[in-house]
Amino acid sequence: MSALIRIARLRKSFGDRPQFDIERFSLKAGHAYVLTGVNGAGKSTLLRILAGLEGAEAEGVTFAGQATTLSPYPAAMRAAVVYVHQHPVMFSTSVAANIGYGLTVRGMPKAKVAQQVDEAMEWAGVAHLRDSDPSRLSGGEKQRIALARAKVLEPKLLLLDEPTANLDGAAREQVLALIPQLVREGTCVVMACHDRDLIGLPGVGRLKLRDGKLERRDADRDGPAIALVT
Ligand SMILES: Nc1ncnc2c1ncn2[C@@H]1O[C@H](COP(=O)(O)OP(=O)(O)OP(=O)(O)O)[C@@H](O)[C@H]1O
Repeated sequence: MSALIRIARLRKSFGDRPQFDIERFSLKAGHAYVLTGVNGAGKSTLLRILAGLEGAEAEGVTFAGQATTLSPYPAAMRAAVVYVHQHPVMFSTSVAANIGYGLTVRGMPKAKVAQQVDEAMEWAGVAHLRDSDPSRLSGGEKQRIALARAKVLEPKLLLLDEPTANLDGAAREQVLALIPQLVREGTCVVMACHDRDLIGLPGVGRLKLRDGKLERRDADRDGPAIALVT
């Protein structure tokens, strides 16, 4: 499958403190990856850079086959990349309004928004929460609603920042169960998590930030091999 994004020499510093220096970064379209690393390795920072929420230096960027830049962050990526925070922020309206918000902003007619929201709530198993007060939801419910809210936008790249942190067994499994379907529909999913929480979904590539470098192990039918990218 083709690369969704390629970045040559992706560098990030905070002031004069280098955070990472990645020689070549790439993600395949319609694949899932876990991104691990110790506290402070830069997992959230990398996701935020990919989402255009944080600046970085890059020597060459290609997204969906088109040469582009990260700064300024292109409209094509803004429309195609969705970042889900570990603690998703919900508007204090209703669950349905939260899920439909992005579609409404995009100018989709009301009836179509309602239909898409209904489908997404069924998919995420949150239809019973339609009229609930978002501030009263559990962590697992919020994550599933955040995934529904992301799904309706049909992202090419979905960035999940520790989606299962602080979730118990059942809630964790419910969140994880949603991810393979997103991948099957063609979304590239990157999930930041810790080694101890490593998500053992089949066919998942592994990215690890360590000492400012990125190690990767692509899911490979012939048996994955660790390849040091930098
Ligand atoms: N805006 C900022 N200014 C200065 N330093 C920052 C900024 N954002 C993040 N950092 C620092 O960069 C480092 C990487 O942070 P980041 O949140 O990306 O790590 P992480 O791997 O996601 O960590 P964790 O597992 O604890 O969530 C940390 O030392 C953090 O303090």
